[in-house]
Amino acid sequence: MPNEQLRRMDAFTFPSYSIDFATGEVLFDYALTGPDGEQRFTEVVTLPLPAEPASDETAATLARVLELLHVVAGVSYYKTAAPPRLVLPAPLGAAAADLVTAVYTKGLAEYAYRNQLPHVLELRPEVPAGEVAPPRVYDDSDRRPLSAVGGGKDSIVTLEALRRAGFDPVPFSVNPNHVIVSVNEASDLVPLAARRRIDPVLFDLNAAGALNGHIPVTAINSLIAVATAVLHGLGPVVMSNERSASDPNLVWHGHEINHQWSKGVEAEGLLRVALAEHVGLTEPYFSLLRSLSELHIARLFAETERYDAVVTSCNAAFKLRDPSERWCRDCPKCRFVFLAMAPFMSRERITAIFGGDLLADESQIPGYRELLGVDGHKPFECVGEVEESVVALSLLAEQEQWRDAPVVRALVDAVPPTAWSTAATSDVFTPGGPTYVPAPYAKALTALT
Ligand SMILES: CC(=O)N[C@H]1[C@@H](OP(=O)(O)OP(=O)(O)OC[C@H]2O[C@@H](n3ccc(=O)[nH]c3=O)[C@H](O)[C@@H]2O)O[C@H](CO)[C@@H](O)[C@@H]1O[C@H](C)C(=O)N[C@@H](C)C(=O)N[C@@H](CCC(=O)O)C(=O)O
Ligand SMILES: Nc1ncnc2c1ncn2[C@@H]1O[C@H](COP(=O)(O)OP(=O)(O)OP(=O)(O)O)[C@@H](O)[C@H]1O
Repeated sequence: MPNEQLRRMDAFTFPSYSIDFATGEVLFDYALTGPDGEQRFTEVVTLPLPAEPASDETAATLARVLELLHVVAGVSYYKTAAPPRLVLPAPLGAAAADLVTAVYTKGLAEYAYRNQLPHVLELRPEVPAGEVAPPRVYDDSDRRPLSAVGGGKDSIVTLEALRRAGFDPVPFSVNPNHVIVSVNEASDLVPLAARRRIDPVLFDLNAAGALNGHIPVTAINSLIAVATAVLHGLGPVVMSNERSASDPNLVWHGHEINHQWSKGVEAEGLLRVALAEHVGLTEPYFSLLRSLSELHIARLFAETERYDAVVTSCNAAFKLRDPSERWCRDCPKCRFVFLAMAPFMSRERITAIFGGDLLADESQIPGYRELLGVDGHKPFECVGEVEESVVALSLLAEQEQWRDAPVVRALVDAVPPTAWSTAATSDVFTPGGPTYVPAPYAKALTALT
């Protein structure tokens, strides 16, 4: 469909979804409609099948999760045209409607900012009138947790913390690539995996110049994880989303723009109450690492060498097309994670993990100046706060092995005196802020810190 026709679309709808319990395949249908006709999409999510067929009760609970996933996963297709109307397929309770509203506004905020589409920030879904039957209450709180694994340092820290505290976690990933497969192998735990296939029509539309941009992918992965936990009779989904994920990159039209919105604590809270209201799950989902800074997590990661040969946090390794093998060593996330790990490792060890020494490479200085708040705003990437970067730099400047590295020297000269005084009184190694970690899991976190 030509781009001009896409731009005239006036509504995004959710015609149907279906599940095949013999294969675990779930089809989610979407439509953009407008004066020139309709553009349909189908996304396919394949859930791993349990050994025993699902009972009627499990199937009913799963259906409720899939109803939420159907609506949330629509963001990938909505964003090709950003029509003014978002027409939901069925009545929803207040908490579920709040989740959907936030996913399409706050979750698409970076996309709205970059494409200059302020109306997206004000989008309100049209929810059909009617009552939602109350769900069956399903107490999953004392079952084995499903621990989402993204291949990076954060989920590795969680997996090890859960294991050490005796929770027997099941690693779980959506579309595990070779990095995630290797991390799971290094853990010696038996993982579960779901597949997600984006409609290829989306890539054709992108190539033809459709609107494109960042989407709240963690909200989608999280609901796929919850669906898998329900189908397998497992307990809470445990995420590894850190404190700094809640901090916005900038403010635009009076709205916070946060690249990591669906990793933030607001999204976590909205998802939890929507799952309780719509699905009846008592303890569905939380982030174990919510009270920790990225720098603190990096320090915890450094305590074990078990994953050094496989850990990869660089997003370029997770692209659907042409992924990098491991760290690309030239993006904000590689720069930040290197800076965050370096104070807690020997130079040889971190150079082996990354396949190179970023702090010896002067071409990295402009990128590091952004991370340190010297130039521009915090990059649109999964990176920690400016304060965390300054604290990491101050630790490096004290170490014999790093003090004379060319990038460290240049950055120490570039950081303003006010930043150093903030770093000196920083609380980056003090857990803090709101969390939803349930009491029985708090000990895993305490043992960790
Ligand atoms: C790997 C990555 O960072 N991808 C972002 C990138 O996409 P790109 O075009 O370079 O490559 P692909 O990932 O292969 O995607 C191809 C197109 O497919 C569409 N798409 C992909 C996944 C999806 O779930 N929905 C989609 O619609 C999209 O049109 C792609 O162009 O740039 C895109 C545009 O800005 C981003 O949307 C891609 O981000 C992925 C969705 C992704 O998985 N990103 C995570 C690594 C990520 O950014 N995680 C955040 C968490 C953010 C959150 O709130 O959840 C983080 O770690 O901070
Ligand atoms: N493919 C995936 N399947 C399931 N969960 C995922 C996937 N990718 C990321 N996650 C989860 O989403 C959250 C955010 O991902 P993120 O990439 O920030 O974490 P990470 O890979 O654990 O660590 P790092 O920040 O070092 O990359 C984490 O809880 C992670 O486990």
